Formats: sequence, structure tokens, C-alpha cells
Amino acid sequence: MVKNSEVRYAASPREVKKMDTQELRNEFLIEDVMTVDGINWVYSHYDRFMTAGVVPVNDVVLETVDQLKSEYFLERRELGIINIGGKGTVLVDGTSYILDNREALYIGQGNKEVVFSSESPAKPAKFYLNSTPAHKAYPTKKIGTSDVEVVELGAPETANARTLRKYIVNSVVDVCQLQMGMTSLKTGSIWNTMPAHVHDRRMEVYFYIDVPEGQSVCHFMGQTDETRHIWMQNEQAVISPPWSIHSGAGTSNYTFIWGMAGENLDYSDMDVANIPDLR
Ligand SMILES: O=C[C@H](O)[C@@H](O)CC(=O)C(=O)O
Ligand SMILES: [Zn+2]
Repeated sequence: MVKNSEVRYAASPREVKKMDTQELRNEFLIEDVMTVDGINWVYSHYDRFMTAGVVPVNDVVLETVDQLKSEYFLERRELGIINIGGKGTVLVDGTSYILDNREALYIGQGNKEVVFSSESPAKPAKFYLNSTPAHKAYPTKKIGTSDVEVVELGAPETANARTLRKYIVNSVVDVCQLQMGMTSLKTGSIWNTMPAHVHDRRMEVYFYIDVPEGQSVCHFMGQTDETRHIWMQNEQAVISPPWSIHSGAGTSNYTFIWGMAGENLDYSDMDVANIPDLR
């Protein structure tokens, strides 16, 4: 059994209010997501959501971690994968799924053997992984770029013009609780999830990608009347408590993968903040 997991406790608004920059970063920021030839999970106590990334230059087997006390990783879990690298393969109990860049895979509970590999070690796959507890075994399903639900949001005038792609949502694939998708900001637009929202029924993790060299994203969190910020670099993730907004402004445009879990599968169940009310 491997010990490659780090636990993050569920902090309350009362504690977070008093945190300084480094404390906030230690609590919510995941600095190193993508691991070459290994998987380093961050296990959040918010909805027991797990986040990792694997770059398989050599084949990598999905192993369970001590925290789960399970025979195998997916014994009581489901897994969502989005590839942000070169073409790769995910082997799931004898069936191979080829994932090109920006393609996704949902793996249902109960699958024992999962192996990640790349077509070319010179241009390896980069599999971003989100996993949540599951009570039922739904079929494994690949979500290609044409299966995705695409929504255009925002406007250039408010610097929030963006394309939202729903990969793992209940209208595309049967899931227990995991939802995942990807949002890309248009050139000149910098604000994601603005107007900001809270969904106390679900926690969320944002994974920022396509951040150009020398640029950063300032991620906003906290209750709507008590916000904090965390400066983030390319390919870093941030945990959003259920009670928190999760919004960001980049010094350029960028993309991010969102993943969430909790009480319902209704993507649009959000309490949207009135922008002038933010504090
Ligand atoms: O609950 C939904 C998530 O926060 C994201 O899907 C929002 C998002 O990508 C956006 O508005 O830019
Ligand atoms: Zn959200």
C-alpha cells in the first residue's frame, strides 16, 4: 500500500477569516498537481474529494492509498479524468480508452485495474484526476470533444467572455456525484465565474491551465462579504469550500478545469452574488 496522499481538513469560515497569506495557501492551494510517473493525491475533507495529476512517461498503475482503507482505489469511488497533454491511454479492467488532448473519461465504481500510459514519451499525456465517493457502479464512458455540452458565457465589455465545456455532468454521463468541465477565457477576457456564486451543497476544485509564461491568475475565495485571494501559477489547483465563492482574474486569458461534488447533480444550482455586494 502506498502513502502518496496528503489530507486537507475542512476549515470553517471562522478560521479562514483569520488566516494570513501562507496559511491560506497551505490550506487551499495545491501547488504540484502533475506528477511524472506517479500520483500524489490531495484528499480534501470537503465531500472527500480527491485531486491529482499523472504524466505517464512510463506506465502508471492506479493504486489505493492508506486513507481509503480499501482493497483497490475504486472500491467505493468514481473517477473523472481530463487529458491536457499528448495522446494517452487509460486501461480499465481490460478495456483501453484512448484519450486525445482535451478528451475525458468517467470510470465507474468497482473497476479494479486502471493503468495510465502515453502514446509518446516525448509528448506524454497529462491526466488530471478528480475522484469522489460512489454508492453505485455506473458504466465507464469516454467523453470526446463532440460529446461535450458547450455554453458561451459573459461578454468582452465585462472582461468575462468565456466558453464553458461540460464533460462529466448528468446529461452527458451517469454519475453518483462527480461533475467536471473546462472553461476557457477569450483573448482580452480575464474574469471567470463573475458574477461569482456559492453552492453550499457542493464543494469545488479549480485547476488553472494555459496560463502563459510570466502571467498569473488571482483566485478569489471566501464568503461573499469576506473575500480573500490566492495568487496561482499555471497547472496549480485550489480547493473551494462549499461556503466559498470561487472566481478568478488573470493577468491574461487562461483555461481552468472545474470539478465538484456534493448534494445534487444540478449544475445550475448556484446562489449568484450581486457584484456590488462583494466585500
Ligand atoms: O459551479 C460551477 C463552476 O463554478 C464553474 O463551472 C463556473 C465556470 O466555469 C464559469 O462560470 O466560468
Ligand atoms: Zn461553482
